[in-house]
Amino acid sequence: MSKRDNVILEMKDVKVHFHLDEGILKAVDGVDLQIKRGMTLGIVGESGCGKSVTSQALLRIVPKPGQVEGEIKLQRSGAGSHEAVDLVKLDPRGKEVRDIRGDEIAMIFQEPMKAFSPIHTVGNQIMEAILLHVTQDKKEAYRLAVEILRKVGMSNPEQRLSEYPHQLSGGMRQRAMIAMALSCNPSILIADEPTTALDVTVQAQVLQLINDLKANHDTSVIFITHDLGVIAEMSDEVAVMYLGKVVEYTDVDSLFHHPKHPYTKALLNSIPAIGRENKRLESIEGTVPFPMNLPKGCGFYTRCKMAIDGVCNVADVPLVEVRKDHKVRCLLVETELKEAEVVS
Ligand SMILES: Nc1ncnc2c1ncn2[C@@H]1O[C@H](COP(=O)(O)OP(=O)(O)OP(=O)(O)O)[C@@H](O)[C@H]1O
Repeated sequence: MSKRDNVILEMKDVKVHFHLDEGILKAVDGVDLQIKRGMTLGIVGESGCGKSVTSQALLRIVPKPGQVEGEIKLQRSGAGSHEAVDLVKLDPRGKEVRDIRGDEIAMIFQEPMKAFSPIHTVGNQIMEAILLHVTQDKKEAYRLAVEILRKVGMSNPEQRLSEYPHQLSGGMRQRAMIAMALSCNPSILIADEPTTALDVTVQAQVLQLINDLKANHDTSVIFITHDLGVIAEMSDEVAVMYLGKVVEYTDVDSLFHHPKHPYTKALLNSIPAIGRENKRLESIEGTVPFPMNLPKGCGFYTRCKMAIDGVCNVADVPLVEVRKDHKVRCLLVETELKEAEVVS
């Protein structure tokens, strides 16, 4: 793993396949991604592209009958160790994975009730995480829990700790979940559509909170969303996913100013730009195909306006670096750029 770029997690050819009676559902199909320290990687794509299953693979929480293959190398931060551990090789129920899940990688979900048990107080649950990963001293755990709630902007934290999750408002529950995820100072925070269910003001506060944490603690963030506006605001680098594959991967400025893949361009055309809210947006025709028994060729072939029969539907398309740090999975873009180079 490259120390130069401070890569702390690297996925190589990661596949998550569900072996079902009807066939093999390829939810994630050969993903290569890098997470750098203190940076946010945004993962964007329509529903069903494999964003959530990718994050489940990182935490080794893919439900049965899903199988994870490939390599997920994590640079462990603790205990003076500098070795990388391959998460794919670990037993998903074993102690090492459980340690990594709190200590190194934490996750916040769209729906906080997924993270909290309804029958225990918020305080008990946050303290349990702290007692498991940080300290065994109960008084210290309580002090840390109060501190972390204060950090995520909860008023009256002592009172909140004694409440049950359902007693908190949606925004407060989201903050409490972020507090629980952060209570063990993870080096990587995965946020899977963390603000979709919140109103705009609370959404902005939660996004700000995640950005503050990144700036103050050098936390790396994997931000998963279908909302390109949020991607623009949050990300340093962006991976656009389609049908279980990364189709474009670059820094946030290049993605928004020089998008290359027809799917990225179509996504960008479907978001409202400032000042043209009332204009009709172009939506992408059709839906993401079901990832089972797929034909050969580019996954976007059936919906792509540029697609060429006999070119795009013949063989699987590789992800190619078309410019420095800009990778695209499209034969037409590759050819177009090569031709442009010959002319100039
Ligand atoms: N437990 C499962 N068993 C079988 N198939 C699954 C399972 N979880 C997800 N899938 C399938 O894997 C594919 C990718 O799903 P995933 O949830 O990762 O997409 P997504 O991009 O996160 O979409 P969304 O934004 O709706 O969450 C979909 O076709 C989905 O139906």
